[in-house]
Amino acid sequence: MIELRELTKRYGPTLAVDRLSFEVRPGVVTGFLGPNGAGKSTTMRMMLGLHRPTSGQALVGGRRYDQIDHPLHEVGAVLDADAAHPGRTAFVHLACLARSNGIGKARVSAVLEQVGLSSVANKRVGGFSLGMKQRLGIAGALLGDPGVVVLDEPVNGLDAAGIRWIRSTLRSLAAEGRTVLLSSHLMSEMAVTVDRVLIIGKGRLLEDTSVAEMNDRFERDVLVRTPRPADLTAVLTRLGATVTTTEDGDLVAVGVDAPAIGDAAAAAGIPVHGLTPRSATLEDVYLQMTNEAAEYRATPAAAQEEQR
Ligand SMILES: Nc1ncnc2c1ncn2[C@@H]1O[C@H](COP(=O)(O)OP(=O)(O)OP(=O)(O)O)[C@@H](O)[C@H]1O
Repeated sequence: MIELRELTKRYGPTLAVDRLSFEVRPGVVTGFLGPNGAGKSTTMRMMLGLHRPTSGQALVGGRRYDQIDHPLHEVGAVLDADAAHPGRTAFVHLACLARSNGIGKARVSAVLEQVGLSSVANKRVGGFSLGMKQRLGIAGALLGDPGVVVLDEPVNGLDAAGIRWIRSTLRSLAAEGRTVLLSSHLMSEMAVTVDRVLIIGKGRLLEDTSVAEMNDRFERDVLVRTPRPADLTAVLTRLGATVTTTEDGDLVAVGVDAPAIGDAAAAAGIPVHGLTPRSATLEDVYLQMTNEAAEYRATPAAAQEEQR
């Protein structure tokens, strides 16, 4: 479990993290989302004791990172996939990390096996692809068999196979009862990877919800196909709906749900050939939510300047 209590970080005039409070629970994969500059990395660094908060607290398993005796056994992190020395082999890199934390070589072999790198254990990291470096980073995070795993932008730059691998690995870590937190600035990648989302903008919490709740909450409109559009428009308008017509002649109704449309059409004897509730995509919702909180946004004047 990770708990943030009014966590705040100021860099001179920049308020990077602004009184963030939330909990990241075990057993599910949680996405930490926000546009570039929203404060994700700064927050994660404070969780991991790499930055000191200006005020507030970040607790892992109920304690501040600097109060944990054997941190690698409590929390594993991958902040930068490129962190390993390129001249070292995968095995030596992990063995050094393990030794400094009192962990034996058998565990190094076990985590290499777990992330599918056994066959390249004795190859230099400098020749690894980004996907292999991510696997190595995760192997390092898992060395101490920690209950909490934190990853900063783990899918950034990965190909489809790499993303699939990360997704299934994180799911199995969560299924083992671990707390799994990963950051991203891309909702599209997260929507299929995480169960819960924490969305921040300008250092502030905008949303703490499940992906399923977000999907439900943002049902947008209903697409209706009927051979009598004018008659059905009149019926739905009387029900209080706002109805528009698409180029294909279908109706788009806002303000009534699909069952109510079906019932009203049946009562009026109007045939309905199609009834499709449409949700805003999570990407739409995320962009809408974070747009207002985005740090770098063209001012209207700058946008006009760009168009000239
Ligand atoms: N060491 C630092 N000194 C000064 N300002 C900083 C420092 N680190 C981060 N910032 C500022 O704090 C804010 C939050 O940055 P942070 O890197 O945490 O955001 P982020 O959400 O991780 O962004 P990205 O997705 O681009 O990595 C930004 O305005 C950034 O410029």
